[in-house]
Amino acid sequence: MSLLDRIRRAARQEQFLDVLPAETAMARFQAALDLSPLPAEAVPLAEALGRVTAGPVTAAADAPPFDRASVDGFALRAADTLGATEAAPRRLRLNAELLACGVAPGLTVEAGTATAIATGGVIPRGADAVVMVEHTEAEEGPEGPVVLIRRPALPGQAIAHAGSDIARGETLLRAATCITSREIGMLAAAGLATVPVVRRPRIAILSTGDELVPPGAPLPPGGIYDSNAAILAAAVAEHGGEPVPMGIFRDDEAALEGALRRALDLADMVVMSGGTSKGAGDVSHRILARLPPPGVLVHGVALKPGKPLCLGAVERKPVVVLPGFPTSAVFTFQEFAVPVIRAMAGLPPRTDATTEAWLAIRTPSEAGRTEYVMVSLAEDAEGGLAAWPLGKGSGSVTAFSQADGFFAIDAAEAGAAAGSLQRIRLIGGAHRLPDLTIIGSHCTGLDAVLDLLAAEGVRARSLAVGSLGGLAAAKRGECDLAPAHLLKAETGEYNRPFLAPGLRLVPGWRRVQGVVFRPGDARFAGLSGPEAVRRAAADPALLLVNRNAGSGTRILLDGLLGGARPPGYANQPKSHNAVAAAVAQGRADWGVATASVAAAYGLGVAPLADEHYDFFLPEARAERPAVRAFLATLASEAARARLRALGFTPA
Ligand SMILES: Nc1nc2c(c(=O)[nH]1)N[C@H]1C(S)=C(S)[C@@H](COP(=O)(O)OP(=O)(O)OC[C@H]3O[C@@H](n4cnc5c(N)ncnc54)[C@H](O)[C@@H]3O)O[C@H]1N2
Ligand code: MOO
Repeated sequence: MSLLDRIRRAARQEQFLDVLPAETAMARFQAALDLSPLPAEAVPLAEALGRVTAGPVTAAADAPPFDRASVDGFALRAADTLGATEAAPRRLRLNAELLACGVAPGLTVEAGTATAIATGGVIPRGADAVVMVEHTEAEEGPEGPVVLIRRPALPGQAIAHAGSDIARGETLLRAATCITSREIGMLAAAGLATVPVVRRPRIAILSTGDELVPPGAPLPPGGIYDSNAAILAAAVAEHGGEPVPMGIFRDDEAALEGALRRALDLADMVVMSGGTSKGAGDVSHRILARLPPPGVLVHGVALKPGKPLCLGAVERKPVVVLPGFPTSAVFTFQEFAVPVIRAMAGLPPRTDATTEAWLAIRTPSEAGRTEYVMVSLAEDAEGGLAAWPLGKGSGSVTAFSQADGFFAIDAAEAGAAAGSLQRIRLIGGAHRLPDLTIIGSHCTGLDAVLDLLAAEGVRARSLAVGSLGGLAAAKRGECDLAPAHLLKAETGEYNRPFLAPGLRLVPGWRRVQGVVFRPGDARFAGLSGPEAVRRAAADPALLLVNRNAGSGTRILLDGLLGGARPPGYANQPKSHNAVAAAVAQGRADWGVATASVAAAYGLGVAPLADEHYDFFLPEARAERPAVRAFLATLASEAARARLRALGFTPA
């Protein structure tokens, strides 16, 4: 096959059946399925945790099973104690038995008598109350052992009657209840050894892609760890299903068909991810067409993330082909597959809480698709909430995991304005704002300080939006701290020239920034940082990896380049790590990064600057307990030692 043929075959084509609105896609999919709960099975209590009751569960026994003493004391007839006082106690003859727990009473409590009883003992025939031992005194009388009662008792006093907690025949659990430890205790008390639950839907999970490698194996060049299978398996379990991991499959039609047939035999539903928008999309399509109908029901949904989603069924068994991109995969799984899994598992539809928040920055969107934007929430100056888009895109593995929630931008719009009020659907359980919100430039040194702070119970959230973005947020009072390394090129001074009214500058640490290059690259041998920049910029064979506009590193490099635009200048990733990876892997020959990151990638460094990484602190937030705790931790010897160990110089 010629190179061009291979390119044409590998190229993605718009081959979706018909890109449907999400609601239409969902309706068409669900109409083809049986959404009733799977049949019931009985499981022992020890295995019942997290299962869903298949029907109402009724108590087989009373609890307590008999009338029971709830104090240590004497079982007696309340009428015999009428008018008893300290001065004029009632005198009752003691029956010749002691009712410890588990002892069946043999003697009746006749009028004028009492029987000693322990907490939990069976109330004997004739008795209708129990008096605590503290209100009595036993002694040897002429008629034998007697007990003096110093307080009158009411009928029923200190007795827990049979069935007062659980009555035999009572409904203990209603159908569709998710069983927790609390329910399990109740079932045991009611004498049930097993409980009827809905059979867990078995969900087969397949990953497709030539590049995929299971976590733990070494990553070859171009390899990607299969994260979808892991997150999908856990999400299946979270929603009452039983994951059936099938593994990774190459983009090979015969192998995939075999795997899909096996998966359909084993499972109640099949979830695949990857290859929905290129050749393999066709593959799943062709395979599904050879299996019993209805086959592909939906291929292409007008939403982002998730356009290439493919929904189908073999007879009544759902088959879902998720896009490969992790955020797209997990988002469409949550929206389209989770409702089906929950229905089969007998669980009620999931309910997500929502909240309102202001959008912190203008957010563009793709017209024609409803776009879901993952956001982190931070408290604004007035105690409201600001929503910060994570800005990581469909390919990110972390966006869905780290977001507090998401909001939708309508398909008819091309974006959402900064300051617009958005309804945020919260994800990942109960939403709790962090104690400390940090917005700005990221540094591994900051992680070290925040780890120490976490050990003191202060939860911090750090949003990496760059130095300038953080400074803007600090000026608006939307964060507690804005870490920055902003250089004023004319004076060589860091950060202080950027202070604004209402902000304070907290010194952080210094970090060496330098030209990074592959060790052994003779073109950089023995050069100082500024020399390295001059030489590299003048050598057309050397390819630069630059940094994004607004980053402190970019300002530093632009200052040194003095208007020069060496090859590679337009390649502008957003982090020190991306620069180091590009140089280490040979996609570029030089760039500027911190010495600590360069060391992590095994690169050489020609030092350029001793950069200051400091914190802008809005005065209005300075007295918050979490801010004070941060400042104390930052100044602590433990933090300074950790920073030094990482190659930073604390201020
Ligand atoms: N020219 C076009 N390109 C793309 C289009 C398009 O319409 N025209 N659609 C884009 C959209 S939207 C999405 S979403 C992605 C989805 O593509 P596929 O479903 O075909 O997925 P792959 O190409 O197989 O993989 C995409 C990406 O995700 C990584 N991946 C795949 N599986 C896994 C896994 N199990 N764990 C972790 N990561 C995984 C894979 O390595 C790729 O990097 O296509 C756009 N492109
Ligand atoms: O729709 Mo894709 O899922 O942009 O990310």
